[in-house]
Amino acid sequence: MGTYQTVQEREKALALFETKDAKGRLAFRLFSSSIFIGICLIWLYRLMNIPAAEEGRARWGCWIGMFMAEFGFGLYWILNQAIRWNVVRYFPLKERLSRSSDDDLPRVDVFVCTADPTLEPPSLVINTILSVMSLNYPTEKLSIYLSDDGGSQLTFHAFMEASHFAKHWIPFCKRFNVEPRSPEAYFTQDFDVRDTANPEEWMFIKNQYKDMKKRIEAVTDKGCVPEEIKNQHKGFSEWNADVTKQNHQPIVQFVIDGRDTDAVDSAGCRLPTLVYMAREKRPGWPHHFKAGAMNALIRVSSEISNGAIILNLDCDMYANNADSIREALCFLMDENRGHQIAYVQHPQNYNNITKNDLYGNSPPVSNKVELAGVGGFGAALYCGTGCFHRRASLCGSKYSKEYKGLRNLETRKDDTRTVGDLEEASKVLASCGYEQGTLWGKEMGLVYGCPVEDIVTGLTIQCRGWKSVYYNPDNKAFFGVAPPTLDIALVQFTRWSDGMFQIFLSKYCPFIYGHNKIKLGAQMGYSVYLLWAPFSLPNLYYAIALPLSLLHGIPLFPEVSSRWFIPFAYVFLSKNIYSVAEALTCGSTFKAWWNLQRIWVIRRTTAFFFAFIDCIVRQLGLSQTTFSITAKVVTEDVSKRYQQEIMEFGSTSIMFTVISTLAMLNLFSLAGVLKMVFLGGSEYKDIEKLICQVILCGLMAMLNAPVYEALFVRKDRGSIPASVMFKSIVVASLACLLPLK
Ligand SMILES: O=c1ccn([C@@H]2O[C@H](COP(=O)(O)OP(=O)(O)O[C@H]3O[C@H](CO)[C@@H](O)[C@H](O)[C@H]3O)[C@@H](O)[C@H]2O)c(=O)[nH]1
Ligand SMILES: [Mn+2]
Repeated sequence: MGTYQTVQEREKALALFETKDAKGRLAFRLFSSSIFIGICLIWLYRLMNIPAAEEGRARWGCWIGMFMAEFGFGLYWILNQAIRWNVVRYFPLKERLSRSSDDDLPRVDVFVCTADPTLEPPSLVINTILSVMSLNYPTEKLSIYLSDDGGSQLTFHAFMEASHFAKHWIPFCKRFNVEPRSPEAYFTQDFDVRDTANPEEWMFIKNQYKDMKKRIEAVTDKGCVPEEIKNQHKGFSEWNADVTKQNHQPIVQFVIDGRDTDAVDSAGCRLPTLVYMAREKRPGWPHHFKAGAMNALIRVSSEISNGAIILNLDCDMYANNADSIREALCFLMDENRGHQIAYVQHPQNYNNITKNDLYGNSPPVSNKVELAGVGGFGAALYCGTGCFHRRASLCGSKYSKEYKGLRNLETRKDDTRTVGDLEEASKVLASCGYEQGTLWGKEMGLVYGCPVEDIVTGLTIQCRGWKSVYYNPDNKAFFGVAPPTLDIALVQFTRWSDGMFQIFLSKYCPFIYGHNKIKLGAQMGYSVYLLWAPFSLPNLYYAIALPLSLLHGIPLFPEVSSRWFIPFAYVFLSKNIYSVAEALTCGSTFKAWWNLQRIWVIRRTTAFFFAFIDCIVRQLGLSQTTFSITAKVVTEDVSKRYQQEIMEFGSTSIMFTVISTLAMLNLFSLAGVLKMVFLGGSEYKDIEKLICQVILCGLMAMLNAPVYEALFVRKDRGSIPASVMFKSIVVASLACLLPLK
């Protein structure tokens, strides 16, 4: 035991990471309990005020709706407390890791997935590749695999270009400690060349990068690779006239063989291994989208480098922090607790978030509190990108105490096979038929059949006994591209909420599949996300019932003078004040919080609701799982409005019709109230009964201000098209005419 007095002391001194509980837990728990009492009182109020039979059908309808909605809100609120109950933060101690020699470090395989050269331009993809190639990690232990589901020679061409540019970029990064490590992100930062350590070299690298980008874009624009370039790499011969995105043979090509002593950068240091893979695609063979690509990568990489750690990135997620591998290893290699950890997940951060995050793409509260709270139960969600996996757990191993210590991260000795042999052996593993009759997609690798393959895979890993870590450092490890338009953002949320509800309804439901395997808090934490879709219903009910009942003068809440008013007011105010305070302490602006409220209303009344319907339809066996890829580039015009935080509509999506119909409904009902106050002879008493609805509808109208602007004021291409406006006015007017009394 050496100089340490107790086991605990020794463990503490050798630990590679620390955990800390978030501050103010007790205060939060007390406060949250008080809101809970308020919610119970609201439920009680509803139960005590069941309308009598003679009060008419409309009253009954309203009552049932309000009761169900508030019951739903209450339940969802309870789930949300679970993820705030146990917030834990993780701190790696990377200096301690450096005490042991680099020889002890495991091999790391990086997987980058891309699927479409138009939606995901090759120049974007290679920035991700270059950023991971230049991470601070022994290059002979680093292998990078690009999976191209687009099967495109344009992407392969860019990949080859990147391998040449890397020879300059890697030494440059390491010498000057450049961050971020994506050349595009680095060179578009605004700084003065004269402030750089070596202006000449800086300019040289920048020009090299610019030239490469130009060459890549020229080829991408042209849509094919010129013959003279094709001669530079034998890999191009894979693309003949028959190769299409949906129909081609497996392609596996080494672009750099890290074992090759001649593969060195301009400073003479060895380069990491670089492999391109386009798994076989044939019509009639399901390819399971990203999950299928990842599983093929797992197999191909096991043949080639077999790194014990796998870093998984989407093609738009470049590395920002050069030490991120080492930090992740602190968790996975910790002698005492590391062997239980299957993966380390970073939050999704984006480099294109504007000041007030108009579409709520990256809410600080979600990253700093909610996800950390699920992580607090040892069940950090796997989010598909920015995640360091232990190969063993990703491949389906059950957790066992035997993994203790560092030995589990050892990998086999160098292979002596030639590149050609390795490529041939790998192609077999990347072929369509390989998975037939195997457990791939079921118990091995990523789980198939769900558009959120990441969440369900993380859950199954945890149910096999593993823990996971949610790690959110101040120096962000990765940055991706957030959806820059409302339409793209809503399509993404439709896929997510649909997929997540599908998990809840499947055998993987955390309460059933995870029973006795993960903690109750984790089951509840998962449900917060998995139940997005069905919890759209109470929101949609409120969004319709409030304005309509106001218009018809049907009170839904207790009068202000009644004692029952208190719990309603308390819950509403304290919940929202807390939410603002939480957002501000997490570094959000008030405006960003306000924007987030709007986008949540929009998501719940559109994306989640449509997902709910889609999911039910699929459960009935009427449709199949799809995956709509998120576009990462938009036109300049659109991008300018995004920068100015102006909401982008500009298409006739049915979601926009719903958004503007609900906005119109609010406007009509408020107009009705004004009429009542100024023209109608109604007494003050009538208005008093409706005051809660007036306030809520007023707030909704304020939240909808950008929608009204897009409907009536704006003339640009991002405003709401006249046809959508027309439809919404008709539908809202018809709704107002419904006889409710
Ligand atoms: O058939 C496919 C479809 C997608 N992808 C890749 O999957 C990644 C994610 O796709 P994207 O369209 O960017 O979806 P997002 O909604 O931005 O992705 C989030 O949500 C997905 C699950 O819905 C996760 O897989 C992702 O990791 C996570 O970032 C991208 O790199 C794609 O290239 C494939 O490799 N093959
Ligand atoms: Mn994405």
